[in-house]
Amino acid sequence: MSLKSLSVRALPGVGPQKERALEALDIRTVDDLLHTYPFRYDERAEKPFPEWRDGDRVTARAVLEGPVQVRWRGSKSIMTARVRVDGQHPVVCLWFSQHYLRAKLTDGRFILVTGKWNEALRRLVVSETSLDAAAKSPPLVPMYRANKDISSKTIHQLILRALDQYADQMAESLPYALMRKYRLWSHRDALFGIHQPKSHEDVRQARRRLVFEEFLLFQLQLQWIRAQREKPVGRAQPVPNDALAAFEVLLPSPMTDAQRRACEDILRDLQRPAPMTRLIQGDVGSGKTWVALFACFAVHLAGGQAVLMAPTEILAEQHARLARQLFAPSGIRVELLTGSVTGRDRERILAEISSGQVSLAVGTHALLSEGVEFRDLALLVTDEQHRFGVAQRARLREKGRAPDVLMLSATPIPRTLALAIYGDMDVSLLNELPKGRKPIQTVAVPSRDDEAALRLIRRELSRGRQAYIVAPAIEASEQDDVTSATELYARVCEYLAGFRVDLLHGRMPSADKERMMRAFRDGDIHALVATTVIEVGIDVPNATVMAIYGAERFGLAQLHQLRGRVGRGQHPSYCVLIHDAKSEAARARIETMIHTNDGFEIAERDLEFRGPGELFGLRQSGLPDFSLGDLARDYRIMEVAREEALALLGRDDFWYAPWAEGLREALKTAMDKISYRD
Ligand SMILES: Nc1ncnc2c1ncn2[C@@H]1O[C@H](COP(=O)(O)OP(=O)(O)OP(=O)(O)O)[C@@H](O)[C@H]1O
Repeated sequence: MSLKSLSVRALPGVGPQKERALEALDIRTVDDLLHTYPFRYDERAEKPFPEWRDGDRVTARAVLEGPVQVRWRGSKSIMTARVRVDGQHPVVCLWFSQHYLRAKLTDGRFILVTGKWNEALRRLVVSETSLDAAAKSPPLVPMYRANKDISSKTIHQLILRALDQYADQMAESLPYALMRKYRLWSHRDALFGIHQPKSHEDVRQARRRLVFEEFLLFQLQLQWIRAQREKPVGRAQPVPNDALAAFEVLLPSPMTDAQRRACEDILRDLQRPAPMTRLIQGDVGSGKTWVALFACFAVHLAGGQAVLMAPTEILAEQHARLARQLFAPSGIRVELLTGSVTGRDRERILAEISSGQVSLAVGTHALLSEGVEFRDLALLVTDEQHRFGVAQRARLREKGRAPDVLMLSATPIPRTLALAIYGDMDVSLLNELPKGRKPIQTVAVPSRDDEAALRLIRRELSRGRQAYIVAPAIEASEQDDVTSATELYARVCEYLAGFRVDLLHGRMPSADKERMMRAFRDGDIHALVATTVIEVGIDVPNATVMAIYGAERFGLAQLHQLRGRVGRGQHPSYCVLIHDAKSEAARARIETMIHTNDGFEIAERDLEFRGPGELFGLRQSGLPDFSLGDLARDYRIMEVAREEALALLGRDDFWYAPWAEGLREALKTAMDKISYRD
């Protein structure tokens, strides 16, 4: 049986409870487990006593001197013992709630302890105890995303068990020639290296191999689909030359020059026989939707149908509403098709799509489902293309005869990266905001002065405006994000008494989230406290404050995306960064936010700041989601993967030779796997 279909239940020690806890972390199979990567490593090298500094986490060999003492505080125990470290330095060890160790901690016994050093009290608060005197502490302990039902340590143990039991069944996906060329570790060695490293070099080599594989698969998909499009199966669409002028008549205000240029690019692409693959890269609020709707309008004039796909229902609704408004005078039929459109309505819409009465279908991935047939699908627009895998797009493409494709990117991407990821794709830039926008004022306040932010929010709410309040991003090893958001929510409610405040967090069912976002959009909620699930792309012009708690924990691109949710109407808007920035880098990020509103500049700075290790594990929005690869750090690997993918696809024998079997298998799995994030 393949590890991909082998449930985690196959592992000794995993019962229904652990299975559920793992499932909440998206770990279902042994293969998922083995490919769950640590987000950080804790150093556990033994350190000589003279090098210990107050607050350090240290690992040491010690001998117990005298019996342990146990005291109780309610149901919690506190155990203390005198020990001698490295055979000479007297230290007091303290264990919280670990009294089960008591019987084993006998006078004169050697132990290996890890804990936090308190210099003033000469006390070590012990978190880990090994009773095996000969034990060598692993130098690096991997830390995994965990939750309250399962700890990082348990996950690690399960992974080691899985490695032990199934290492020999792990298939190698990279051809030997590639492994030799780039001196890459085998898949098996890389998994051992990442989960049980003996040194930093092990981690580096293991990561390099796994990132290479991840990127190569990504590039193979991308290039393969691109190769498909280059076969001359496209068609020139008979769009009249004055389509743009006709569209502008429908708009409430003039287009920006950048929007107009992008529309002209699209018009030219549509009229050419080769299928269009164009990316619209725009700063937040630059008006990508109008450009997308122009493309739909043009296709309609040429007699074809268009699809506009959004990652969530609420964004789909937003687009459908705008499209209906703009197109009302022209009689273009717009229909919304999402998962919640069911029964008769759905049947009617499906029939009208297949008969061609509907010119523009706006929706979510429901548009990909079986049963949706078009009479003549000529254009596919995907909003935030990174959220849809390449495979999904290919699937929709199959519904038409090589339709033209337009993608909207939510975040500006620096040139170097865009080249590595998108290569020769055509790009139109929207580097200009609509006229009349007031710049967003960004200010930073230290956490202890957050009342200043709350005062500003109260003032804006009493003027009839609305506010977003973002709770800090929480690292998995700390307390969970729901708790922190709930605490913040309580504080905000107290301060904003009399206004309607609500809490939105990532663990809510998506239907509830959408309902709440809708209520906010309709003005029924005045202030929304949220973890970062606030939708990229949401457009509520009446919202004028974006307050971000724990701003030092967010990456620049994310901060800019969040800030872009305000400043979308005629009222002056504010972004308040509430922070505890200690490191130089965190302070520099906040300064950058204060000094510029230009997304392209911010994207470039983001690359500079994100040196190795910095923000490791924090996901950036606006870029494809990789499980291990980090585009800022690893873009050279992406470049190499790109070249190799092109070379592989250029060989006929790639499709049948035994040397490429592993890759073909992996590619097939990747293409079949559809991962929606909403
Ligand atoms: N030329 C324009 N003049 C005035 N308003 C415009 C213009 N273009 C777009 N708008 C309006 O600006 C707002 C933002 O547009 P849109 O939602 O398309 O932004 P976006 O580029 O998708 O940004 P984001 O990625 O931040 O969501 C909308 O309310 C839209 O109606």
